[in-house]
Amino acid sequence: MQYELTQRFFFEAAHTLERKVDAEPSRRIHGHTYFAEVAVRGAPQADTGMVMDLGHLRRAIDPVRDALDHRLLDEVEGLTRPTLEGLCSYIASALSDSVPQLAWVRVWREASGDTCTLTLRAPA
Ligand SMILES: Nc1nc2c(c(=O)[nH]1)N=C([C@H](O)[C@H](O)COP(=O)(O)OP(=O)(O)OP(=O)(O)O)CN2
Ligand SMILES: [Zn+2]
Repeated sequence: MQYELTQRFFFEAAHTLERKVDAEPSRRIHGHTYFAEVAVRGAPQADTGMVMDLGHLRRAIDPVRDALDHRLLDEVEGLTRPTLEGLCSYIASALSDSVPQLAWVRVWREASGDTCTLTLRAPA
């Protein structure tokens, strides 16, 4: 049996963006409230009954959140582009060693309704 566990967090961050539409306001430094959700998938371990202890997942997420919260995303090391896509990749990469069961990462902005999901492992 495969189970999926998810955990959410949010961060406030600023960025600039080069775009073809809405170019001028996007080029100025502006901020968003970002929400993120990560999922782990697998079978529960026989001894614990858990796919992964959610406390471990929270401990893995906390430094990633710290690296993004109240930052200028353009300056965050390892974040290639300060886009939703770039944030998904950054979070997935930051968690890859400590959370091998990672199945997908989602980042969205509630205000605009924009969402991006990076799927790392499709369901079996
Ligand atoms: N494929 C993507 N497209 C866009 C992204 C992205 O991350 N991936 N990001 C943006 C910008 O962040 C842009 O600032 C969003 O602009 P807009 O939709 O105009 O929304 P507002 O900034 O006006 O929304 P708020 O209400 O201030 O959040 C654009 N495209
Ligand atoms: Zn923006």
